[in-house]
Amino acid sequence: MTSPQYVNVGTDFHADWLEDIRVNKSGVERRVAALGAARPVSGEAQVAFLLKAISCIDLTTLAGDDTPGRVERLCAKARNPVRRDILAAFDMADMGLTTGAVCVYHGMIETAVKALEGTGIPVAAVSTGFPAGLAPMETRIEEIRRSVGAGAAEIDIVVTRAHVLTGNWPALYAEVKAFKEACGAAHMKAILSTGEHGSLTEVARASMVVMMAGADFIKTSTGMEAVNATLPVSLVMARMIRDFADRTGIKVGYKPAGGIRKAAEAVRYLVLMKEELGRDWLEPGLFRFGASALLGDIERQLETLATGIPSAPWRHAMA
Ligand SMILES: O=C[C@H](O)COP(=O)(O)O
Repeated sequence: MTSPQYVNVGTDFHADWLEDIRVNKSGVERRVAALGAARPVSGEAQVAFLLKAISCIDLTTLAGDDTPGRVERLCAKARNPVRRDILAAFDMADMGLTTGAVCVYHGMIETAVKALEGTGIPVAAVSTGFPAGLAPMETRIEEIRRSVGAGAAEIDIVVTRAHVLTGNWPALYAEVKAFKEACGAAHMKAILSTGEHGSLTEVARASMVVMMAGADFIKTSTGMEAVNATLPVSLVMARMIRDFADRTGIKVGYKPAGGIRKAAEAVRYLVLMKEELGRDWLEPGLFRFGASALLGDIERQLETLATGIPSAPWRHAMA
């Protein structure tokens, strides 16, 4: 499956774009509670959303005990994410469904690139001292360069949270701009670790700063924080993507990551994207889930919808 690549060339640093940003938490919560209320997703629409969700997953393994064998199994799952008989029940066996990408640590890039050869599925690498992002700057830049050299088409960078927590926006801008330069032609996703920000206003300002610095995607979390992706944070980040597009004409992608494990949750995120940003953000070029276990639950739900009989997790090959 191909999807257009959107590139954010970035802008100069504009302190004035940040000054007016204030987020009303209860307003955000009310909007999230109302998501999709007008038209609940069921039947054929539910199947379409679940297949769409799969095409947008960055199928991820980020464990200290990852092995080439585990990454190869993950890649096999990325190539064929749903059992053929389940897809056939929806007349979708020949749709060429794959996940959006496979996401690994640097040391597993070459294994993943080899296992995905000929599929067009990109390999994403977490970088810049993931997950804390506290390695020396030169080391973080060098890590990006090496990952790109090893074949990663997408680089998920982590920002220095202290810059966000102290409101040092010029420092955050300079750091992310340097990361973007190191990425070259590779697509850069900026992980903000929003669960560690003090408020939704900080999330909004940090989102705006990293987009000015050239982030092609903004991403919630590493998956390692105590609080990872949430719908309120996603609403705030989506609104910033909209503001940035209004100011610059540039479309930036969105990647909620961490703790998204249920098919029903995935549908809520897609509804949020559709209602807040429009259909372009329902494609892998502008939307990804960072998730290690979501695919299994979606496949199970699809089997349940295909057969009318509740499916069990053990029925599905998991990477
Ligand atoms: O970026 C991806 C996350 O690390 C995945 O988190 P998860 O294992 O909670 O799905």
